[in-house]
Amino acid sequence: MVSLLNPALFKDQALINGIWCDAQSQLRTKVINPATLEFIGSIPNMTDVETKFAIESSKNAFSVWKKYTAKERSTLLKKWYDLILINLNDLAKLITIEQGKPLVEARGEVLYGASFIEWFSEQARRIEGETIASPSNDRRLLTIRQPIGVCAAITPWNFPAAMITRKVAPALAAGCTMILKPASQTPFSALALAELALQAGIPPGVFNVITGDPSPIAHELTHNSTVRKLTFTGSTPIGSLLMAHGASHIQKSSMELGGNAPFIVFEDADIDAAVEGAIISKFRNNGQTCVCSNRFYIHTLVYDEFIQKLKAKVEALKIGNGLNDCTSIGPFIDENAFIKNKEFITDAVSKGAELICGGERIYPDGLNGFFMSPAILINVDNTMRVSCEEIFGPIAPIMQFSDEKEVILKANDTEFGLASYFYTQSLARTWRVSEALEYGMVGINTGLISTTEAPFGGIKQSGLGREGSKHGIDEYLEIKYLCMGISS
Ligand SMILES: NC(=O)c1ccc[n+]([C@@H]2O[C@H](COP(=O)([O-])OP(=O)(O)OC[C@H]3O[C@@H](n4cnc5c(N)ncnc54)[C@H](O)[C@@H]3O)[C@@H](O)[C@H]2O)c1
Ligand SMILES: O=C[C@H](O)CS(=O)(=O)O
Repeated sequence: MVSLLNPALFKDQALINGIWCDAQSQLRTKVINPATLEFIGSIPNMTDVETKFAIESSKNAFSVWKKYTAKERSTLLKKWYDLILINLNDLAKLITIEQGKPLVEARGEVLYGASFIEWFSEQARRIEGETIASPSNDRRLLTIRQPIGVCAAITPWNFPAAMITRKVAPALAAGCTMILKPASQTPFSALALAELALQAGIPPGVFNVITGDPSPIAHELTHNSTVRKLTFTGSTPIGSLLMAHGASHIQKSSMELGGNAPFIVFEDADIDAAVEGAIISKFRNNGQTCVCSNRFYIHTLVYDEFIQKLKAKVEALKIGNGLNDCTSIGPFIDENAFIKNKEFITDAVSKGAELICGGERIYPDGLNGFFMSPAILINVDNTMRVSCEEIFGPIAPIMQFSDEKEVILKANDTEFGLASYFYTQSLARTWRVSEALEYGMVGINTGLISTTEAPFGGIKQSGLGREGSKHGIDEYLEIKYLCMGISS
């Protein structure tokens, strides 16, 4: 049990049709605090059996929810948003306890997640069709936009709240219903959000949350033709698997997948700004975000200054329990993530890279979680795993370059295409490089790009579709063409 100001927010059951329930098997899955490895609580270990009930509930709820007016849906989403802000501290504490990120980042995530609900409460009232100039006098053409129907969401552990609201808010705003399967490592944030949705007056069955074994749950969600849309955020291999399953009945999907972001510092960059941007884009959430910088390309003329300033900032980062106010870096989500990052370092050094700081397991305040001192690798090349795999940890691999065309070729040499970053003070270069980078998102002189107003998403194997912005609601709408014969 977690001590909260509002104890009603700690839910350890799934939510189906407005009823908090256990798995039929009564089996449960334990959830641990990644900083302390202590037991937090447990959740029902559901399978396809309960998933079928959740789908039926969502289908029935859809027939009601789609008849709510846009204003009615907007008002309920706004109430949900207001309740989240009222419970900000509890929701942030839940994120830190189950995921490990520092409280300051957890509070930021709650506000970021809530901003999607606020944004789409407004977008709900701006779903518009169009009239089309008819080619003949005997007909009139127009379109309307309608909700897709029952949707499913499967979300990752690294943003236990924001990855949920970034999907549920536009779906509900569009008039769809949503069945969510959160990551088993971080279920309590999702369950607390669902409790607040109920308190806001969102009808039972509109937002269901099922917990448990991902494979059988996802198999039902992707093969059941009642589920017309799957939205997934997670690793590329799992996203590919889910798309393949849904293809059996042409299930629509949106995919927010893996990344391998380049961070390029040109010779004319503001180096202090570039170092600040490198710290935030690399070490936010202990490097466990899909848009974290994964490869650093530093122009030879500014290389020594950049490395010296970056190393000083990295060594000043405070690693520890996220509940401590002074903490800036928390633990890995689990031992496997730590081991993978150690393997990245071992591989790079064995191939000629040099580890100039960090990379060791540490035990801040005697905590047993898996903490690594943030690491910088220099003399990295593209034969090393760190330059071609998603690191998802606090390792900054550094490479040098001297030519713009050369660095763009290297930056684009990946199957991923999510986020990218570069620093320059040349307007002409800003346009050349922005247009040449093969990514869905480009940060120019900044290392923090995510905001609800802008379309978030990637190309190539980083995903399909966009979340947030005026585009995000389109993922949950169908365009219907009406052709009206008016011959007298
Ligand atoms: N593009 C984005 O917006 C974004 C955001 C966050 C994370 N990610 C990506 O997610 C990955 C890290 O998150 P993760 O470790 O939770 O990813 P993951 O793919 O392992 O898990 C994501 C979700 O899929 C479920 N899942 C796992 N195996 C499954 C299976 N066989 N069938 C059905 N569902 C399954 C998990 O339970 C979880 O809910 C990284 O690659 C990161 O880049 C992308
Ligand atoms: O890692 C997943 C998130 O999408 C990162 S962000 O908080 O949206 O930048």
